[in-house]
Amino acid sequence: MVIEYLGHVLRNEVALRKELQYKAKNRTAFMFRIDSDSVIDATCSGSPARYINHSCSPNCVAEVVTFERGYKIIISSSRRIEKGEELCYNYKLGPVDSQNKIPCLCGTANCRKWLN
Ligand SMILES: C[S@@+](CC[C@H](N)C(=O)[O-])C[C@H]1O[C@@H](n2cnc3c(N)ncnc32)[C@H](O)[C@@H]1O
Repeated sequence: MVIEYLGHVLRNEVALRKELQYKAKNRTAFMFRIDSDSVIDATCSGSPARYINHSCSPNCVAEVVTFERGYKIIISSSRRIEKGEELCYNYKLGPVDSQNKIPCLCGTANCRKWLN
């Protein structure tokens, strides 16, 4: 394990409301989807894991594990990581309409060009 992605577990409706509030305050929202019903909101009280970027050739993997009737998001290494190397994992975001697509800047040889 490298680090845990910490934050508050929110149901979709609450997460959507929070996201709009953050946007209105010009604040970047840091959220990790647990499943189709809930997300972890790391915007106000997250760990440094919230700053980990996406890569199409990642050195880490993010896994949702059930823990004492709740969830934990565990970031683990998927290969040897050299000193100074940036941590990254595959966000595995679902497809969105063309207006909301985010170009991927991971720069790896097999980059899929989009995050979502
Ligand atoms: C969890 S944040 C990661 C930390 C963020 N880079 C920062 O500086 O706060 C996720 C956001 O970072 C950006 N991002 C992460 N990985 C990226 C990538 N490979 N290419 C382009 N943007 C990326 C996207 O805007 C994404 O929505």
